[in-house]
Amino acid sequence: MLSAQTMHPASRPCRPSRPSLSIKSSSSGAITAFRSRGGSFFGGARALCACSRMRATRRGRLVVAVRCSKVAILGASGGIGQPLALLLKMNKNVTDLALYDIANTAGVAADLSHCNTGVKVTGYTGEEEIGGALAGAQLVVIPAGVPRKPGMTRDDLFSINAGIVKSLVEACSKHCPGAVLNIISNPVNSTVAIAAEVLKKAGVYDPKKLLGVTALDVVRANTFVAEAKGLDVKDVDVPVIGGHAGITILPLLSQVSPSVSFTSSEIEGLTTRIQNAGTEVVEAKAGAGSATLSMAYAAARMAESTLLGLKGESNVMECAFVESKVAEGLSYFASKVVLGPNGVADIPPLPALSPYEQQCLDKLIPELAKSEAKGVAFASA
Ligand SMILES: NC(=O)c1ccc[n+]([C@@H]2O[C@H](COP(=O)([O-])OP(=O)(O)OC[C@H]3O[C@@H](n4cnc5c(N)ncnc54)[C@H](O)[C@@H]3O)[C@@H](O)[C@H]2O)c1
Ligand SMILES: O=C(O)C[C@H](O)C(=O)O
Repeated sequence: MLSAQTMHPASRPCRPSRPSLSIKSSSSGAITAFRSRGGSFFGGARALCACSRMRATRRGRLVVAVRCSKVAILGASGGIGQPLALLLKMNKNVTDLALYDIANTAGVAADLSHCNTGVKVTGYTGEEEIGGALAGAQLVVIPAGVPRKPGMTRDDLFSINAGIVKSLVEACSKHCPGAVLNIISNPVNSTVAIAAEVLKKAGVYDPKKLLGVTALDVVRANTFVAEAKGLDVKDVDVPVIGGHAGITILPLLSQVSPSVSFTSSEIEGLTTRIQNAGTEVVEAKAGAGSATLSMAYAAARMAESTLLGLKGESNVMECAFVESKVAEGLSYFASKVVLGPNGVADIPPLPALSPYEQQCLDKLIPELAKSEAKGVAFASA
């Protein structure tokens, strides 16, 4: 293991679904047991994670706020992995950051560990070290795999990335079966199905804990709509549903917050731009890869929301590609989901779509079904 900093003392996974714990102590003051708010007493002081904070209530009870959050990034040395690691090193909800890649992790971890934030950074390289990266992780973010070059579709990446995602998720099923997975590797429309099949085979599949990251589509849609309408981008929210490739990316411009009106040609123009935004970056980078900085930004937003949900914060919502009954005939679909203490807490039904959006939805469903079937077939072979 390449330790840029020593392993955090809290190597035990903490319990993110229990944001606040009560303590029982002996007459000598030693902690003997603790319990979640309203729950029964369990464990002893030894089960307390080292980065939890204790405070006394006015009634003299000791309360512990659990704040240990280990996040692992698989593919951490890459174009997305590095800036994502930097953003998570700056995140106050993260305590431990495990960086895993097949190459160059030692340098990235050493470099990042010098930033004076409280997050402990550790680097791991190669299959024999992946267990250390994953042990105790509450959240695993996976941007490992090859990016597109001009002229390629995301599906063209399947032949390489499908195997990478399969082997990494197999490792997750072994070393952190209870963690939430955020899958970034393309083609997301197939890699999420691959991940689900791997987890099912290992007997640890929990649909609430597997999310394909489509946050970049929302980030782009917010930016483009704010620019087009002269709005402050921080106030704009555009839900994006469907999947993450070409026409499967469907921004719901009828549902923009704050409410704005568009002409038909504005709707068609913006929809096409949002669907092609990844290709816009691939072409601008001219062979040097695809979106990395905006993706790291979007992945950091998704990770932050996932962690806030795990910590019990209410009303945390993001669009994500998850197991869903929202669209008939599909097992996975991107829409707004509520994030909670166990991952996806709820998937609200789709809002009423405009006739244009309904037409787009009807067209994208067979595309998504094909990608899903391809992923399932690969994982089952
Ligand atoms: N979901 C999205 O919105 C979105 C957005 C942008 C990019 N992506 C996808 O993210 C992936 C990564 O893009 P990038 O620009 O960071 O690519 P990159 O080539 O810069 O980085 C990929 C990293 O993955 C590592 N890697 C390869 N095989 C691995 C394995 N078996 N285990 C661990 N690490 C491994 C590589 O060593 C490299 O460091 C691509 O598939 C790309 O299409 C998705
Ligand atoms: O376009 C790509 O290949 C990468 C990513 O899916 C994106 O949307 O930027």
